[in-house]
Amino acid sequence: MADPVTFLPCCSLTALFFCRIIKTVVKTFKYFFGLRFEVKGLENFKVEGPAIIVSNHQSILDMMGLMEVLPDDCVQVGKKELMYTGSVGLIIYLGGVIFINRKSTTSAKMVMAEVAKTMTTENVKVWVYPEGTRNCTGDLLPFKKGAFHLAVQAQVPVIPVVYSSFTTFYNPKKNLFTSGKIKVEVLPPIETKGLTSDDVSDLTDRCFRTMRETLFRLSGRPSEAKDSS
Ligand SMILES: CCCCCCCCCCCCCC(=O)SCCNC(=O)CCNC(=O)[C@H](O)C(C)(C)COP(=O)(O)OP(=O)(O)OC[C@H]1O[C@@H](n2cnc3c(N)ncnc32)[C@H](O)[C@@H]1OP(=O)(O)O
Ligand SMILES: CCCCCCCC/C=C\CCCCCCCC(=O)OC[C@@H](O)COP(=O)(O)O
Repeated sequence: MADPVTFLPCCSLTALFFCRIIKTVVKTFKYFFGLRFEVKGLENFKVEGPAIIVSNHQSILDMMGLMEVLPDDCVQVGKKELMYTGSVGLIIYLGGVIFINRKSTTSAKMVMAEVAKTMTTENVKVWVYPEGTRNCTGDLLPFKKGAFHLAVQAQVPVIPVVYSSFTTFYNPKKNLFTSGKIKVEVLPPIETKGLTSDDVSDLTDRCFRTMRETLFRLSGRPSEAKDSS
């Protein structure tokens, strides 16, 4: 059986207040870590109603970048294991994270199908990391299709968000980093009205290509985006 899906935390005023506190606290971390964020395209979040936000996922440092742009009416999809990480698990549960079981495709799909229904009635945006895992190689992993099925099922736009590569200042193996600048770009929404499940692969490819091109541009590697497709 699929796990129940609720948007309870993000839909109450108390939770909104709680999320604001988390955001404010986490946003101050960048001063201690010496990280700077340059954000462009925030106006692209101003779509009417719900949407699926997809972004690249390089490390836990993403959580700082997340707080720079996260809209108020937005919940995240995360792996179930995060729920069992003590106080962090509790904080992200209260922050509205929807947990999926990556070890069971059936359960993950059922949760996502439920989210597709609920997000429209509750009018929330859903943030998914389509690579499905952390990847700090300076490139993107092939995208999983869950986010795009979700967008098509709910008939809502996909808004890609790209963070420049951390490779110049971060070593994920040693978990060491120096100060650095992270460029973040929120790209224009991609409409899905009228698309069906047959169009999901094309939609996934289109988002992947656009995001990869943007990742290389933001990271100062424009030529590689043209070389490989
Ligand atoms: C202020 C705020 C406070 C809060 C703090 C927040 C911070 C916390 C942040 C936490 C951050 C946490 C960050 C994290 O934790 S990131 C890790 C967790 N997130 C993800 O894994 C999301 C991305 N993954 C996916 O989308 C996968 O596809 C899923 C998980 C859904 C299945 O993966 P799986 O590997 O099992 O299977 P598959 O991908 O090979 O797909 C198999 C087939 O199924 C098809 N299919 C897929 N989906 C659907 C669907 N919905 N309806 C219908 N069909 C669907 C698909 O097309 C394919 O068919 P075909 O195409 O081959 O024919
Ligand atoms: C009012 C209290 C304020 C206190 C502030 C506390 C700070 C905590 C706030 C934000 C939560 C941070 C959540 C950490 C979530 C970790 C996300 C992450 O990076 O998970 C890894 C997962 O994606 C993929 O896993 P794998 O790469 O497949 O293995």
